[in-house]
This record gives sequence, C-alpha cells and structure tokens, in this order.
Amino acid sequence: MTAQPFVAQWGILGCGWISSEFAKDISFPTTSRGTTDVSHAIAAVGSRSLPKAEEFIKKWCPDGAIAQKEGHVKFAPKAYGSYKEVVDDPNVNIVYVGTMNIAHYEDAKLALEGNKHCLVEKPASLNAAEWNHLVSIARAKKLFLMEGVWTRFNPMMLAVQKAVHEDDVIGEIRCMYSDHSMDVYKKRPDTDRLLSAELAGGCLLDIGPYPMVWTMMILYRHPKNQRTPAEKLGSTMMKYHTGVDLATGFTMTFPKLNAIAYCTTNLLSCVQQKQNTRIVGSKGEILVHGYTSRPTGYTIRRFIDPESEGAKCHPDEEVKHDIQGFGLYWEADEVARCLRDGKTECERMPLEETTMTMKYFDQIRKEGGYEFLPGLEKVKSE
Ligand SMILES: NC(=O)C1=CN([C@@H]2O[C@H](COP(=O)(O)OP(=O)(O)OC[C@H]3O[C@@H](n4cnc5c(N)ncnc54)[C@H](OP(=O)(O)O)[C@@H]3O)[C@@H](O)[C@H]2O)C=CC1
Ligand SMILES: O=C1OC[C@@H](O)[C@H](O)[C@H]1O
Repeated sequence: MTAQPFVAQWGILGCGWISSEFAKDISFPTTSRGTTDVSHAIAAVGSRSLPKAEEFIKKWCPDGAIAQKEGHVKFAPKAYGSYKEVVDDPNVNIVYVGTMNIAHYEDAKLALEGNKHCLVEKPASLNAAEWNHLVSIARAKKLFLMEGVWTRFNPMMLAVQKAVHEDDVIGEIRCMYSDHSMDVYKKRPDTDRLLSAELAGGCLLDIGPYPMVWTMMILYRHPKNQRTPAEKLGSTMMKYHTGVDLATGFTMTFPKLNAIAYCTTNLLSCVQQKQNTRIVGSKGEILVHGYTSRPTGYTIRRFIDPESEGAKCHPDEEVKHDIQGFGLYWEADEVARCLRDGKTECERMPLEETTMTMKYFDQIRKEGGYEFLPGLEKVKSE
C-alpha cells in the first residue's frame, strides 16, 4: 500500500491574477513533477467581495486542488467575502497571501494572529520593519512564515546553482548580471499597481526581487562566501511622475569571492526571454533564459583557453526545461514539507534572508529618494 501524502490545507487571500495561478498550479497531479510525499487542498478562498471569491472557485478550482480531486481530504473549497473568515476556517492550516504589495503586512499579520502558518507573496512587505514584526509574531507563536520568492525552488535555478557551486562548470566566479524589466511605461494607466504611488508601485519592490534572488542564490549562497552579506551596495534610481521608481539599478560586492553582481529592473523595456541573467566565471559563463523569475533553461559556454584574454569558446551547450502551468507548485511542495516536518522556516528561503533583502530595498529606496505615501507603511523602518 502506498503511503498517504501530507496535505497542506490552503486558505487563499485575494482573488487576483497570482492567486489564480497558485490555485491552478496546486491542482496539477503532484506525480507529474515527481512529488509523492506531499499534496495540496484548497480549503478556503477569500476576497473583499464574496461574489468574486465564489467566481474564483467556480473558475479555477471547482473541485478543489489535487488532494481533494484524489480523495485524500473530503472538504470542498469555501468562498468568503472577507480575509478574516478564511483565516478562521478550521480546515485552513496555511494561508497564501496573494494580495497587493501594500496589503502583505496586514494580511500576513491577520493570518499569524489567527494562529495560521503563512506564505506571503513577494515582496514580503513594504519595508524591513514590517517584515521584522511579522517574524516576531511567527516566532512567538511558533508558526511557519515564508516570503514566496518562488524562483528559489525552480529546478533550473537549482541546476545553475549546482553547476556553479558544486560542479565547477565556470571555474571561479567573477561577476553576474541580472535583469527583470517590463514594458509598462505609457502602456498602463497611472492607477496600475506598478505605476501608482497609492499602491506603493515601482519596479524595485515588484520585480527587483528577481535579480536580487539570483544574486542571493549564486553569490551570497556560494560556499566560498560563507553566507557573508554583500560588503557594498550601490544604486541608481529614476522616478516616474507619480513618485514610484521607473528604473533602478543596484550593484552588490562579495569580497570573499572577488565577485560583483550588477542588477537592473525597469518598467521601460519588455521582459527579456534570453540571457536575462549572465553568470561569468574564470572558465566560462552561464546564460539563463526564460523570465528571470521563471527560468526555463540555460546555455553553458566554456572557454577553450581560460588563461588567454578574450577567450574563444567551445560550442554552446543548451539545457531546457518545459514548465507545466506557471510553476508555483515547487514552492508550495516545499512549504508542505516544512509543515509536515514541524518546521517554522524553510532553509531554502529563511526568514533572515528576507530580512536582509528587505533592508537592501530600504537602503536603495532611501538613496533614490523614494518615500512611500504617508500611512502605507504600517511599521516604519529606522
Ligand atoms: N510570484 C509571482 O510570480 C508573482 C507574484 N506577484 C505578487 O502577487 C501579488 C498580487 O499581484 P497580482 O495577482 O498580479 O495582482 P492583482 O491586482 O491581480 O490582484 C491583487 C489582489 O489583491 C487584493 N487586494 C487587497 N487589497 C487591495 C487593495 N487595496 N487594492 C486592490 N486590491 C487589493 C485584491 O483581491 P480581492 O479583490 O479579491 O480582495 C486583488 O485581486 C503582488 O504582491 C505581486 O508582487 C504577482 C505576479 C507574479
Ligand atoms: O512577480 C511578478 O512577476 C511577474 C509580473 O507580471 C508581476 O508584476 C510581478 O509581481
């Protein structure tokens, strides 16, 4: 007889786009990605409007997620017209916060104060102080908390990390370039969540987490760096007339590696499908393809004579990986394993790394003169 998987019983807050991707992703058969130990159910879905939550379930998960379809649990998803009712639903043991960036702190706090574990979409909060407060609640209550930087769980990210850290594919790391940009400028209204100051828009907090995650995974987590924070963080920011950042660049240095990361994000240029992240070493380089957030392959380029300047290269080696659906299930599976094992944080996305990156974002905003509108930050950073 096969062992029953552990089932994460999700309560989803917010019925927007990413929540729909999450609901669809956790409805795929787990075995299609080789997962047999954990599974997922949707216990409740909440919106600020009940008809919206009802419509969401009808459209994306009428029979629940995969654990419900496979009969591992018996309850059906319930729709609620408030987030609080989702948190209070006894079938919910983990809350997914899929709401706007400005609402992450309050919605994650609602979940934790209601004694529910919590996965909160990136960016974890508006600033480091809000995040630190969430961490203190989670620690006091011994609840699981994680920022949903899903790229950390993508198999292509893990393959590139292994190639650089363990397999010595490109030799000593020298530098990396990573970009995540979108062509939103003059194509969306100023009220759009990316352009609106009322919604704390801008590229840094919304898509900046992706160049940042590549830097954290490849340089910060490099074994020779010994988890030493970046020595220097430099930045440049260009603002939009609404007050949000339209383009931001930042650099981070890692002296133990003698390596530097050049990160860029803007709302001026379209999503780059090829070579959005380039990692250069002494023996070759790796070019990552697909969205920076959702890598679907990479090219390995090895130098024929690494000792000579402007080295010629062997023919490119390509690695490709088709993704079923959007790909949020790898992160969801890891969260389920943490819950099953009684862990309150995930080693691959620890609370401390979110604290560190939120502090970097605070510093970059300060240097760029981007202040959120009064009242948006519920806890203020020093
Ligand atoms: N991991 C990833 O790849 C991605 C992550 N994201 C993250 O997910 C979050 C949501 O993004 P996305 O789904 O694109 O956004 P949407 O606009 O599609 O949905 C956001 C939802 O937030 C809820 N909400 C809560 N408070 C407010 C408010 N004051 N004003 C408006 N809506 C509010 C609404 O839910 P309701 O009306 O039902 O209450 C709304 O549907 C963001 O934090 C973003 O950073 C986004 C895209 C990709
Ligand atoms: O995380 C994200 O990635 C995809 C973008 O469309 C979105 O704005 C952002 O939040």
